[in-house]
Amino acid sequence: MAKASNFLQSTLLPSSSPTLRNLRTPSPTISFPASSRQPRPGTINCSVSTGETTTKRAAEDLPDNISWGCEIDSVENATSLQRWLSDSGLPPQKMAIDRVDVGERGLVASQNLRKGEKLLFVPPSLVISADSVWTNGEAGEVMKRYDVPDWPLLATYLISEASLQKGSRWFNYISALPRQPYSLLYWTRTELDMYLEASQIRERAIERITNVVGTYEDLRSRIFSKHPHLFPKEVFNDETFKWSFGILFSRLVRLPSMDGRFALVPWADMLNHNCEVETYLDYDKSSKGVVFTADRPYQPGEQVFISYGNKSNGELLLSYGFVPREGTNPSDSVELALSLRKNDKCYKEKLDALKKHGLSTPQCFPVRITGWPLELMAYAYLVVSPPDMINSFEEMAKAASNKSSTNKDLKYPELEEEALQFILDSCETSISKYSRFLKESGSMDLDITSPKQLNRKAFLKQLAVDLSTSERRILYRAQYILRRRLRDIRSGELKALRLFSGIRNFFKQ
Ligand SMILES: C[S@@+](CC[C@H](N)C(=O)[O-])C[C@H]1O[C@@H](n2cnc3c(N)ncnc32)[C@H](O)[C@@H]1O
Repeated sequence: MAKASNFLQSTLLPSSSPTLRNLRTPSPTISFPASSRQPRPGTINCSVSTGETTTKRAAEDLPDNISWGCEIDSVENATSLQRWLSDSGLPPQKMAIDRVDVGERGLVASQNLRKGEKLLFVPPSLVISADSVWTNGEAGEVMKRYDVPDWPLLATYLISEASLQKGSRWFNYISALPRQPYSLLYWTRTELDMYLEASQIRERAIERITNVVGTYEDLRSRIFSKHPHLFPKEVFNDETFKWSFGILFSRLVRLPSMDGRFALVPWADMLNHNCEVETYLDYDKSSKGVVFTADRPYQPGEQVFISYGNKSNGELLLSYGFVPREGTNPSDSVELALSLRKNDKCYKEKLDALKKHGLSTPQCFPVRITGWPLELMAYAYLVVSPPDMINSFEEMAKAASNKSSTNKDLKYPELEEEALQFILDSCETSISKYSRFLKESGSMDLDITSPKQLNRKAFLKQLAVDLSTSERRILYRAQYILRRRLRDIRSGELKALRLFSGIRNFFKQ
């Protein structure tokens, strides 16, 4: 979607709500299929549940006739959406919704599209934002009174409108949304532990699930429980919030030209992502609509793509539930965890310095195929620095936190070899975890371009294998660079040593 990487950077609720404050987007540096027409394993039709433990409850709680979207590849609902949108003011389009090879449903050129051509022109009246009018006006008033920030407000709005079915003006839109978005929010804890054991994305997914649950709990205790007639538990519960947050994570866009406002943009949100494309959704003031500019020509029948932002494969899996093909994502990165050594004589002093600058142990840093950030090097200097450098701990921790303007000058030649060796060791520990997982997962040859043919387990496993392979590939590259650098340092030292003994021998003669 638009450069939406900073989705949750804004505070979600007033500071009295710590869980909501924590609900944030992945750091900026860096669902699964059902068999055709069958509910997915662990899911129920017409509900949003998939959690193993909650399936039964959600099935009992939700009225059978609630429409919470459709099967993820339903073109029928998407076609009704298209019709409704054109009746509601969407100008004639040069693209149509169709079943596609990448992303199941997508927008396909219906005529020649020129490079540089503006497309879509979705008017603001068809965009859902925090300012949208609530069909249930009383519920909207209550939410506004509590000053609920955009994300939880939009999540609640979506559930409220979905529950009203045909009574909501968004009925056609909501009917075309996936009943169960592809998102790590729908992975159970067991699945996360089993499949994402090697990747730091596991932690991020657990944190995100916890925050979504926390956000719901916070809204429930502060607002819903006080107005049960407006927010009944059968409709506003943790399962429906998982659904609405899954929709927001995978479809909400940030529109830079609308003061960075977050919005759901029906029609535009049928566009799939391509890592090689560099065009984003934005509001166009001159045409007064949401547009994007084609960054290459398309022929009729070709799927048209946008960019969801410069995201790593892990971030794409976390929010959108897919992993791009290996080596195709120039923004790919892997989080490498570095830790202080437990037996360090200055463990406490170093930890204090880290904490002072908002860091911890372990601390993750993004590694890319092109290298790693200076912050990672600064952290490694801190880890390996001896007690007599205690006065430099503060400077190192500050540089590791990205708050230092002097980062570029942070050089400790006497520590460089040890720091690089420490990063190499951390890298190799991480590589061995990926290798163990990949070995255990066995060699699989599953075609996830048609995930409906696979059962849930095989599909999740394949996503995890793809993610692990791409993350390990980056670490292999880092390992190669580190080894080479260490070899150079060591051979340079050896040369200097030889030169020194040569000179000494010379003077002895
Ligand atoms: C904004 S929606 C795009 C429309 C979506 N395909 C649909 O049918 O509703 C984002 C979702 O599309 C799918 N998607 C987008 N780009 C993809 C890609 N390159 N590969 C696989 N799935 C993709 C993912 O399921 C993602 O969660």
